[in-house]
Amino acid sequence: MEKITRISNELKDWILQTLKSGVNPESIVAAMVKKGFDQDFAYLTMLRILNNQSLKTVDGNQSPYMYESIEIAKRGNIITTTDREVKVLLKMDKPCIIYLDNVLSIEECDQLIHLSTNRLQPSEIIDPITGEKKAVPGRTSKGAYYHLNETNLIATIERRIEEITSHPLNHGEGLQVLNYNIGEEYKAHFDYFPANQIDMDKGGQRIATFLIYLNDVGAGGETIFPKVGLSIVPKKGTAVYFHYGNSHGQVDRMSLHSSIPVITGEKWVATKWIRQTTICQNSQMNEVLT
Ligand SMILES: O=C(O)CCC(=O)C(=O)O
Ligand SMILES: [Fe+2]
Repeated sequence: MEKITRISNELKDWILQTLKSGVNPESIVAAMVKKGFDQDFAYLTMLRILNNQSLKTVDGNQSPYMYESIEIAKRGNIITTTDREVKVLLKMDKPCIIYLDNVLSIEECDQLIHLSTNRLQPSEIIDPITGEKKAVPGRTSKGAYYHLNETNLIATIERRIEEITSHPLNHGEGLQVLNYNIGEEYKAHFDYFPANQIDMDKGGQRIATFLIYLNDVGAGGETIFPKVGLSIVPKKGTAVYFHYGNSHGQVDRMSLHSSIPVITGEKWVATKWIRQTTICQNSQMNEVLT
């Protein structure tokens, strides 16, 4: 079979972020070769990336991301759900970021932390090339994963997210709770998948993230959007929503973000990643991947 001798912008971004998260270049080259890339091409590509040299990508002249109006942004400054009033604190258009207050009550935050404490496992990332889950130094937090509707509390939170965002519950992956201790971080990354890993049978591309802050952090632990210089300071019960996938299948590279190291105390968040379409049918609701 003919070897691959071109890369997409998305793959380039993923190589960059995989390098940043501590995976060594040789392993990335080896994984590319295993996936069908030409060995010399993979090696030279890696060298150019490491030396910060320009790199021609197949979609080099790709049209810029087209921002579309999204439901949550049309809801005004106070979003009324069945059981609370969620207040919009900050809005950014490009990339699309909305910071919300009063998403969870103090008690709900405490209950979710309590529920997750004994369930934490070292966090993993999905290898952009092989698709395998693995632990990497760039993501030092620990995480707990839940199935959709797993407990009453989870179901209440998921219904609220659905009401706030207008994304149907079954477009969402299972909730993930993350815990960062002092010095722990999640280096710059995109939440969307590289093009070669979009599985249309499992909801397709990720298009948005709903990230809930479950505690106040003494110092550090902000969620940073480095391309726009924005720093979201965790506040218990608030949430940040960011949207990065449009109806044309484009993804917004401005949505790059990280969680910077915690300096004082610890940090707890709950993340819901939202897909383009239904992840699975109702009968399989409990088998949603995380
Ligand atoms: O903890 C944070 O602030 C960021 C978490 C995050 O980026 C994610 O879960 O995808
Ligand atoms: Fe993320």
